Amino acid sequence: MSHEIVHTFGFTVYFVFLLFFLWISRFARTSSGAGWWAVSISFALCSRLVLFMAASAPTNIQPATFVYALFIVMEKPFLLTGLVRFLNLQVQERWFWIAAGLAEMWILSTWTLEAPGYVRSTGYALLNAGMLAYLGYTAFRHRHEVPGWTLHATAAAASALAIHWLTAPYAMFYAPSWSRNGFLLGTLLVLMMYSSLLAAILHRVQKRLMDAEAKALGLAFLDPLTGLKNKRYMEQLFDHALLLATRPHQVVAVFYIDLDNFKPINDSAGHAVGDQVLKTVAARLQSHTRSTDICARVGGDEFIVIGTQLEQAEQAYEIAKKLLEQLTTQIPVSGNNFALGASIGISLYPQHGTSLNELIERADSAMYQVKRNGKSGFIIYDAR
Ligand SMILES: Nc1nc2c(ncn2[C@@H]2O[C@H](COP(=O)(O)OP(=O)(O)OP(=O)(O)O)[C@@H](O)[C@H]2O)c(=O)[nH]1
Repeated sequence: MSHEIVHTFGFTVYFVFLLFFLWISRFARTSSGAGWWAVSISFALCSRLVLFMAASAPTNIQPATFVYALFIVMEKPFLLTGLVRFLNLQVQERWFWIAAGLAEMWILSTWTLEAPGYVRSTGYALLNAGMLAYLGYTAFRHRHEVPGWTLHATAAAASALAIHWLTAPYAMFYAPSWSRNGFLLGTLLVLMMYSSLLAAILHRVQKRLMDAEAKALGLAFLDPLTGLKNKRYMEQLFDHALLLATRPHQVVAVFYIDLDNFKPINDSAGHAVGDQVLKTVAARLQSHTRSTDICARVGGDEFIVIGTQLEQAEQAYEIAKKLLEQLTTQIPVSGNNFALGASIGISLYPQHGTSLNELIERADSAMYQVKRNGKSGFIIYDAR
C-alpha cells in the first residue's frame, strides 16, 4: 500500500471521528471529555494532513516530519485531559502540559541545532509512549466505571500504541520499509483507541438518559416517602387488573386503610419518626400482599391495597385480617416501639362498583364505619 493511501485512510478516519466527537460534545449534559478529545483528534488529523502533503512532494520530507512531530505531541495532553475529565479524576493535569511543552522544546531545539532525525524522534517518541502508557493504565484502573468493554479496549489500544511508539524509531532505523506498515498499524491502533473512547461516551450518555427516565417515572408514579405507587399509577394499574379479572366469579377487592392514632406519634416523637413509621407500614403492606396486588399511598396516613384475582369474596376477609395483624404489630423506630391500629374498609368488584372511583368511595365509606365503631377493624361495604 502506498504512503498516499495509508495517509488518506488515516486522514479520513480521523476527520470522521472529529465530527463524531464534536457532535457528541454538543449533547446536553454530556461529559466534557468529548470536547477535549475533539481537539486531540484534530491535532492527530493535522499531523496526518502534513504527512499526506509531504507524501505528494517527497523531495524534502524533513520540514513535514518536524511539523508532524509538533502536532502529534500536542494531541497527547488533550487526550489525557479528556480522560481525566471524563472519569472525573483528581489528577494534576498541569503535568501533562509541562511534559508536552518540554517535548515541543526538544523538537524545536533539535531542529534548530540540526541534530540527526533519530535524536529528535527519540525525544518525542518517549513522551508519546509515556503519555499513552499512562492513558492505558488509567483506563484500565477505571475500566468498571463504564459498562461493557469500552475502557478495556481503550487500555489495550493505548498500551499497544505506547509500545509502538517505543519501538517504531528503532524499527524504522533498522528496516526503513517498516515506515509504511508502522503508520498503518499506528493508524489502526489510534482508530481502536478513539472508537472505544467514543463508545465509552455514548454508554455514559445512554446511562444518563435511562437514569433520567427512571427518575422521571419515579417522580410521576411513586410516592417519594414510601416508594409505594401513587394514586395516578394505581388508576392505570387498576384498569390492567380488571383486564385480568375476566374469569367468571373472579373478584377484585379494594381495601381503604386509614391508620389509627398516627397523629400522636408525630406530635410526641416528631415528624421524622412519623415518616419512619409510615415507611414501615408501607413495607409491611407490600411484603404481605401478592406481587400482582397494588399497594398505594393516597394520603398522609391513608393507603389503598387492591387485591387482584381473588376467587371468592371471603378471601377479602382473610387479606384484611392479615393486613390488620401487620398494622397492629408494634413498629420499632429509634429504640421506641409504636403501637398503631388501622381501620380498613373493603369494597368488591363487581358487586359494589365497576369503576375505581366508585369502589374507592365505597371502601372509604366502609372505613368510616369502622372508625365510628371504635377503630381498628375491617368491614365490607354494605349499601344499607
Ligand atoms: N410523618 C408524617 N406525617 C404525615 C405525613 N402526611 C400526613 N401526616 C400527618 O398524619 C396525620 C394524619 O391525621 P389523622 O388521620 O387525623 O391522624 P390519626 O391520629 O391517625 O387519626 P385517626 O385516623 O382518627 O386515628 C396528620 O397529623 C398529618 O400531619 C407524612 O408524610 N409524614
